[in-house]
Amino acid sequence: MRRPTRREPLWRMARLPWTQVRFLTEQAWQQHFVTNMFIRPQSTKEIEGFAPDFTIINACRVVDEKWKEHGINSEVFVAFNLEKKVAIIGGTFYGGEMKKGIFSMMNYWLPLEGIMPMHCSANKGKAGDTALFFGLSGTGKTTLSADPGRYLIGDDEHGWDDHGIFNFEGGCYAKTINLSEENEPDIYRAIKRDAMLENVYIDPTTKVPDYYNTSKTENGRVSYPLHHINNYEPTSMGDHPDKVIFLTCDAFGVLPPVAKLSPGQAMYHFLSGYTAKVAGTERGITEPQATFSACFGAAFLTLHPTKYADLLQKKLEKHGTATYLVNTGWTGGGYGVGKRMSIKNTRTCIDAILDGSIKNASFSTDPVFGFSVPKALHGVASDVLDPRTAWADKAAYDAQRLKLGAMFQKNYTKYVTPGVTDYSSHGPKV
Ligand SMILES: Nc1ncnc2c1ncn2[C@@H]1O[C@H](COP(=O)(O)OP(=O)(O)O)[C@@H](O)[C@H]1O
Ligand SMILES: C=C(OP(=O)(O)O)C(=O)O
Repeated sequence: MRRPTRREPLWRMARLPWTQVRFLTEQAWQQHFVTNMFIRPQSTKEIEGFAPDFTIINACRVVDEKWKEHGINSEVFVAFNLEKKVAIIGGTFYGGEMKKGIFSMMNYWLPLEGIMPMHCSANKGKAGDTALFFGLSGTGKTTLSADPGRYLIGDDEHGWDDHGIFNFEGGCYAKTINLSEENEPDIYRAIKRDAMLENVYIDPTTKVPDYYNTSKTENGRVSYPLHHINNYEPTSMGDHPDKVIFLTCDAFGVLPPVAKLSPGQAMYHFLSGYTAKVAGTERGITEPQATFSACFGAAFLTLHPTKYADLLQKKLEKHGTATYLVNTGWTGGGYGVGKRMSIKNTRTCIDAILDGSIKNASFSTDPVFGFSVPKALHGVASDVLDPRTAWADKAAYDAQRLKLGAMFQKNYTKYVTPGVTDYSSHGPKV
């Protein structure tokens, strides 16, 4: 994951004033991406006698013309060999393949040492309290962990060992769709020299990026080193987390913006990984589509989900970590009827978790899901906190809630097998 040298094109780029948007060759582009995203050597001493742990050969222009014969889904190929520690990527320029490929490798290696690898972001309060935000792509890990009141540890990939948590990346990879300084100030301001825009429309005359123009793709991105966030945590480490938040983007608009989970419910939801794939996260997805992605990152798991659940369960129990479910998806109805939860409302719910004030709320128990929903939270309207109130048609809400509950149950049957802790009694009752 460490690179030995900075090569020429990077130096030239680093000396350019930011205002001058520079289009890179594909080699320089891939190289700058990994320089931003992977952990950079701190001194030349560190790279003396350097031997890579893993080699990625990025052949972005090479396509597999015989992809049908080879039984793959498209001309794009991403092949990782765990034994040879070599990967070959072809047919795609998407930088995410390199970082998520190495994440998949970490998902194999870390558990062998009893370390929990996690698809989550992390930040730290002024008092040193650490919080994790698990979530599939597009649920808000990057957006919500960049918090002016807290130190950012990382936005996507972390490990949890006996000393606490640590980021195993050196940068962030934020979505740029509809990015505005008002809604996401930290990310917006992180776009300065050395940050690299990917698939973002640049006005050909003014050379100014237009984050609202999605003619290239909805998955416009920017990668930047962690230190571009003003209040980043320079050690990239944090204490054992006292709060874990599962982010779900519920396209049915059924789940509340925030719910407290019991330890059994936490494991049930971690294994279920319910969310929606949103436009721009996968090829062919143009509108939200419900999915169950185990551990909130099934695509990157190299071991069975229950292996990760066992590791997480032990750590949560040992450290007395509280767990919450936060819906960053729809409210007032499903996709097409309701609207996406505002970032402001989500942040207010998360602030209440992080500053502990949520503990003073009184809670009601959801009759289907069984988790605890706060009845009132300062700064969040009651018709947002209670999703049933948010729906104009209550009968339609009740029916949709039961339908979603049944989807959870059906999905969970695969985890009810001999020798595996059964959390199904902590799931919805329909
Ligand atoms: N309530 C919300 N909470 C978080 N993100 C939201 C919300 N509503 C809309 N969004 C948008 O959804 C996207 C979340 O993406 P991101 O934070 O990159 O997710 P992840 O890091 O989990 O892939 C951003 O484009 C953000 O502006
Ligand atoms: C890089 C990716 O993940 P995330 O959206 O979680 O950053 C991706 O899914 O392509």
